[in-house]
Amino acid sequence: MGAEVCRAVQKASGLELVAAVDVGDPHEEAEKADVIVDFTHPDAVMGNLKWCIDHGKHAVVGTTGFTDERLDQLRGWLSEKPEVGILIASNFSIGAVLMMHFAKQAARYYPSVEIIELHHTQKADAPSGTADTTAGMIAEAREKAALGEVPDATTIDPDGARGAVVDGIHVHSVRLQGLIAHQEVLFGQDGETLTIRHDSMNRASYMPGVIMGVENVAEHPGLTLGIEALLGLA
Ligand SMILES: NC(=O)C1=CN([C@@H]2O[C@H](COP(=O)(O)OP(=O)(O)OC[C@H]3O[C@@H](n4cnc5c(N)ncnc54)[C@H](OP(=O)(O)O)[C@@H]3O)[C@@H](O)[C@H]2O)C=CC1
Ligand SMILES: O=C(O)C1=N[C@H](C(=O)O)C[C@H](O)C1
Repeated sequence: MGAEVCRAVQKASGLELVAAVDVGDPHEEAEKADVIVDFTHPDAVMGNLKWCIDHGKHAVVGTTGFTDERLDQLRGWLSEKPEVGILIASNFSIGAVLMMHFAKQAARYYPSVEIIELHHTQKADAPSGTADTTAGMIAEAREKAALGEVPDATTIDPDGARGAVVDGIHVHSVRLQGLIAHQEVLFGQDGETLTIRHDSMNRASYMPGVIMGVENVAEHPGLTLGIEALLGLA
């Protein structure tokens, strides 16, 4: 993703690539940047963001693995530098953002729901950040609609075949050679199902969202989660 972001910034009019920092590289060159883009690793991203906030740099972050505790820690750091904008999105692909938005809209109509996310085999984390975000959005919509718990419990599942449960929603993570990044959200009620699917076929699919983030993050001080507002969806 880092290499793809460098190419996209170099191609974008009005933007200039001033540094590309790999693990262990000194940060001096990055000090010249107005905006830092982070696609690294869940173990590295908090340290990188502390550096950004301390140095007054806006940041656009695609790295996954954020928890409520991490977000609270960021809000604490940002309270010392209220002019800094940090945009974190678990998925910068416009289609994936729409998939999550449509899933949120559908959620209140269906008692049954499960998420299947499918990724390349080099992915460090499971479930994906996108599946985690989607589960949270569906859970919130279900709560607003007073839907209660998903009713489809299994009584015998010694090997966890029904997947992880994230915010009350079953999530299944597939890792398979040949895949890039894909997600299905399956809804069901008596006599019908609705499947909402998104496929990223390459890393370029994230770049319009990343560039939009770079161009806009300075105008949104504080912590922003997701690019829905930039797309007029929030
Ligand atoms: N939000 C979105 O739309 C998307 C998010 N992602 C997320 O982005 C992250 C990166 O994904 P991907 O590019 O596939 O992963 P890769 O493992 O291919 O790349 C991560 C790179 O970051 C480097 N790195 C690790 N720590 C640091 C550090 N402290 N400073 C600078 N560089 C560092 C790694 O170096 P080394 O190999 O030497 O460890 C590696 O080159 C993941 O969390 C993934 O889930 C991915 C795609 C889209
Ligand atoms: O690691 C990836 O590849 C991806 N990570 C993000 C995630 O965890 O949701 C976004 C996309 O799925 C690709």
